[in-house]
Amino acid sequence: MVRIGNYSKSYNHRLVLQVPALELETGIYWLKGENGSGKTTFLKSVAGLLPFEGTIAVQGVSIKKNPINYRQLVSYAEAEPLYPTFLTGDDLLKFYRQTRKADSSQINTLAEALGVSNYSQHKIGAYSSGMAKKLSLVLAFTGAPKLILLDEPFITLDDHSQQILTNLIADVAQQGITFIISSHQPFEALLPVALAVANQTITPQPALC
Ligand SMILES: Nc1ncnc2c1ncn2[C@@H]1O[C@H](COP(=O)(O)OP(=O)(O)OP(=O)(O)O)[C@@H](O)[C@H]1O
Repeated sequence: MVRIGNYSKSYNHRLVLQVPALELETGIYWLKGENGSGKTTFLKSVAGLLPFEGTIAVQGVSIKKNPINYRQLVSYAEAEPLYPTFLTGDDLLKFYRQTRKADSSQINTLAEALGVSNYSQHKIGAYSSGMAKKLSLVLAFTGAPKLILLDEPFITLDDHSQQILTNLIADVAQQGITFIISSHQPFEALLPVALAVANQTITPQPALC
């Protein structure tokens, strides 16, 4: 599903992460690692938001050779999303609906589920961090991505919303969508495969620890 070869990423000539080879089948993956170990760097690389050395392909589509098709396959939600404050949530939902070729009913269902429809008509500048986070999650699920990357999706969400998000991930994963999720909070209920980010590399873990 995801194939990574000879990946490496440095900032200012300082190596942060090196992954000689990694293949992920369809499933839910939990990126686990200490602060600064490279989780966000990896997610942003796979999302196509950071330059890197090496190859990354999703369903055989290369991020470097075929970036437009690649981006249709992959969604990414940032840990701390920032949007232009003068836009409303509805503006962004509409933009994503058009660019991701999603239908309105999908967006409405997602926005209802996470409670975003209660405030999406207001300007983003007036949102709390949790409200912006929920909007970013709705956007990440919009359309028909095959791989959804979620960076710390549970932070700033209240308990109820965390449960709704957990159920949503489980439902979508059942449709064959792959998730790579970085989190310092456990989410064992989703039975994720752990990927340890440590010592400047990523190593699949045989079982949750
Ligand atoms: N733009 C940047 N320029 C220089 N160094 C960076 C940059 N972004 C990240 N780094 C460095 O890369 C390393 C990995 O950072 P990254 O944000 O990927 O870690 P993380 O595992 O997501 O951390 P956290 O759990 O705190 O979110 C850190 O040493 C960080 O200082």
